Amino acid sequence: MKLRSDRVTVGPMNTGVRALWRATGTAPEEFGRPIIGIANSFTEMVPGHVHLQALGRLVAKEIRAAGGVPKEFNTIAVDDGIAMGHEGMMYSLPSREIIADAVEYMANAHAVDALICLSNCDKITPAMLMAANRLNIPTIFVSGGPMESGKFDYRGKTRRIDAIDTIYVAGAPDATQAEIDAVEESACPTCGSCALMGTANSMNCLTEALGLALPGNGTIVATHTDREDLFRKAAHRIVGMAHAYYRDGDDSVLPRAICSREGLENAVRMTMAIGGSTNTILHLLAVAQESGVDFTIDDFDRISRETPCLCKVSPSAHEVFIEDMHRAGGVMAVVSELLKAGLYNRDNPTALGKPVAEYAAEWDITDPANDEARRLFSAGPGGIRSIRAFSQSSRFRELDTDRATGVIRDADHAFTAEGGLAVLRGNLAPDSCVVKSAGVPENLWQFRGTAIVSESMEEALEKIRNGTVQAGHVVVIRHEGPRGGPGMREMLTPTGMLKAVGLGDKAALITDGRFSGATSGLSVGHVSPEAASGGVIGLVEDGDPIEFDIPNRRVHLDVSDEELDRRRAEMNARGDKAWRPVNRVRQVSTSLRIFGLMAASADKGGARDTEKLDRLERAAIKA
Ligand SMILES: CC(C)(O)[C@@H](O)C(=O)O
Ligand SMILES: [Mg+2]
Repeated sequence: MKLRSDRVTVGPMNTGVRALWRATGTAPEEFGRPIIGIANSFTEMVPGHVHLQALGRLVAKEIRAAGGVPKEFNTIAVDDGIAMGHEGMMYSLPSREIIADAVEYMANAHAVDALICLSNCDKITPAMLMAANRLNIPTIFVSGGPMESGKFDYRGKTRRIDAIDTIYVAGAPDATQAEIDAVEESACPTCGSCALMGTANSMNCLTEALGLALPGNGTIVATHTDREDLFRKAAHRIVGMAHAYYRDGDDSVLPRAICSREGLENAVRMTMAIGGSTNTILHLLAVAQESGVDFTIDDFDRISRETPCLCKVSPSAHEVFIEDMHRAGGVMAVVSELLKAGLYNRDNPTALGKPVAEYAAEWDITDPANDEARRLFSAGPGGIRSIRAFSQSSRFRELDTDRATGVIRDADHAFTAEGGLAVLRGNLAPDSCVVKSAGVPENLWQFRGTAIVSESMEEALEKIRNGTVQAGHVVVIRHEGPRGGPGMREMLTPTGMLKAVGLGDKAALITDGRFSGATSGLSVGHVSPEAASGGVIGLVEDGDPIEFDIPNRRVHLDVSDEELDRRRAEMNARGDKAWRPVNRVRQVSTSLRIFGLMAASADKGGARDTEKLDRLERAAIKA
């Protein structure tokens, strides 16, 4: 099959185009070789990306050595942690669409043949996964890698911490300035994506589980020299994938073959098994939309009920971080345990050219014969402050192969028989809402509380701060959905503040917004339909009883249908003020308004509502 790039390199009509390529450094003899786009998300604004600038050059050199023609371009990258807690967070989810478009635009405008995606943080990996499936050209991922955990002395104990601990330490009512300074200094010691099972590490683990990244991609810390091999191998592999597809006609290397229904099921099993971020639900639904797979929120619920939680990392476990999951064998170890339990699609193709079941066994550290695996998973943190990639080569003295009480369990010793994420439904969320059950204290798995309603995150924060919210309350935050925010902000700040004021296991929070992967407690998000789309959450009033029942996957607003009908009629009577926040003044840019207008609901991944787009196009024709 011809290379895609033939259209911009071959024939007399492309004389000028070849001249332009040559002015980018392409040598004449390189024409006819596969052009590999390097989607680099380097930025100095995000610790997970600050070290990527040079890695684009490293990958380019290896691609050239492997017989490809590297062409690097950049995308943006938003740091959710820096955007958190203010209106900047409105840009986080929309940036996923912007990044996916940027990759599409660069890859299609220049007709590249294949892609290597250098991603890392929350929205960048899912965005590039969306783009890869949208483009459906050979693609491989290699992420910047997780940050090392921090360490500091706190009230007489040495604590291992991550970025999120700053909220609890600094937010404690009796925090001292010395403690605040110490946790600031210690919480983020290196480059990389925050050391917990936040959205970034969840998505990088899922990309490895999908087989779109090499073994170790999700868990080798960013600072370790072993990670450099991942970049080199991925660079060589993508050239091989381009040849496999264009020269040998092997379409099993294409993203849509890998992100098939079976592949996506494997990714969902992984997120359930590791207690991944609730955002993985949003992102995998958006990836499924791009991959053309009929995959719905009900698939998540089905898989959640039958997949055990085999690995708990912060925030679902105390002082356990990604580096500890690595020492226990990382994603490959979880894949091996799921395969042994018959809970993994064995034959799904991967970027490695063989099904994950074939190579997971080679990377299983519990097999003493697997020397390479045992070496790879011995890569540990250096414990030295650094924002440079591959700056240390520390190794754990021993691996964690204890599948009964270790960080990664076998199915017989699972943390919970069901997955770490649960999909709930009820009159308050007829189209679903989600909760990270792995992070909910047992005493809150069934909970009845009374609503304290806020129409913005800021309003809720004030009510938590000034004591309006008490034990037994359900903080309801609405008009923060994909459309209503717009942008579906993460509500880490209010969930963190509930913990900081001692209500983490005494109160609940439900929202049409979403949560950070760092959120724990009875925090229920993605309520669909959202308030801005006429959802019942838009009708809740202070004092209304709300019931949560995680084992039975149920959320219920204990208000009669008659009363809800009355409230709905009253709301609709507001005319163009209906289903809008009552007293909220918020500056929303044109770009964000366009996102809100086109965003599907959370139960569809908050991606572009293409059915609405079709309707708008038809209406435009008539106008
Ligand atoms: C700040 C975090 C930890 O990245 C959060 O935004 C997440 O989604 O996990
Ligand atoms: Mg996030």
